Amino acid sequence: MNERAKELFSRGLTQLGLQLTSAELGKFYLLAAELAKWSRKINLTAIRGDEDIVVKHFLDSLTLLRVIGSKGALLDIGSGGGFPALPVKIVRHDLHVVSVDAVEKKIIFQRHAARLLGLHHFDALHVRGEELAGTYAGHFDWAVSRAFSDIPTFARMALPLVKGTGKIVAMKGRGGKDEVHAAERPLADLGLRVDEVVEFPLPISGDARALVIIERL
Ligand SMILES: C[S@@+](CC[C@H](N)C(=O)[O-])C[C@H]1O[C@@H](n2cnc3c(N)ncnc32)[C@H](O)[C@@H]1O
Repeated sequence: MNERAKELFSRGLTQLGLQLTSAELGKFYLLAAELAKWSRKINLTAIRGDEDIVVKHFLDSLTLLRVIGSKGALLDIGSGGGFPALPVKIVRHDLHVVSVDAVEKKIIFQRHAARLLGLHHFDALHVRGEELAGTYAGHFDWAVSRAFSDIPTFARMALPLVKGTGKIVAMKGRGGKDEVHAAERPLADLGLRVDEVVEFPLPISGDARALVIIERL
């Protein structure tokens, strides 16, 4: 990762109130290098360049730490190149993270990255979210997604997979709040409601972000 990107990362982490160890920082640098290397060969993510990776992948993924705990099981549906799953796992060592995507090459990358970074209890599965209920019914404390689908579609998929007290968290950008209004009725039909919408600017870029937290009625 170039020096400017490292400096942006450090400033962004401060804005998020996070202090990473040098070992954790090293894992992010390694992940950025692998993403760049693999992205030259396969279509892993549209976000390229060290600065964009730092802001739009690493810092954006880490905003999730505002609303998830440090222990338990977290599912990321449609994680693509591993976002938010990989950054969250690097910092929250004790979480069991299951990261799923329908595209195999993306999962192969995530498994490679997890091995290289020495991440334990990180399972990357090549499977569609709809197919998880047989193995993971009622298993997760959090089901999260970023840039995956509209809120009701994601919530319908996540509902059978979270515990009774589990939370479903949709990571949204500008317009998140409008999407919430439109989702209230379909969520109620599923026996769900929006518990909270946490709005904030993304560090460095200032772009609008919202974490939509959904729970059972
Ligand atoms: C726009 S990408 C977002 C990737 C990542 N979450 C991010 O923010 O960088 C959406 C991903 O969802 C995956 N996907 C779409 N439908 C899916 C499904 N039903 N189950 C699992 N993954 C799915 C796609 O393969 C793609 O990698």
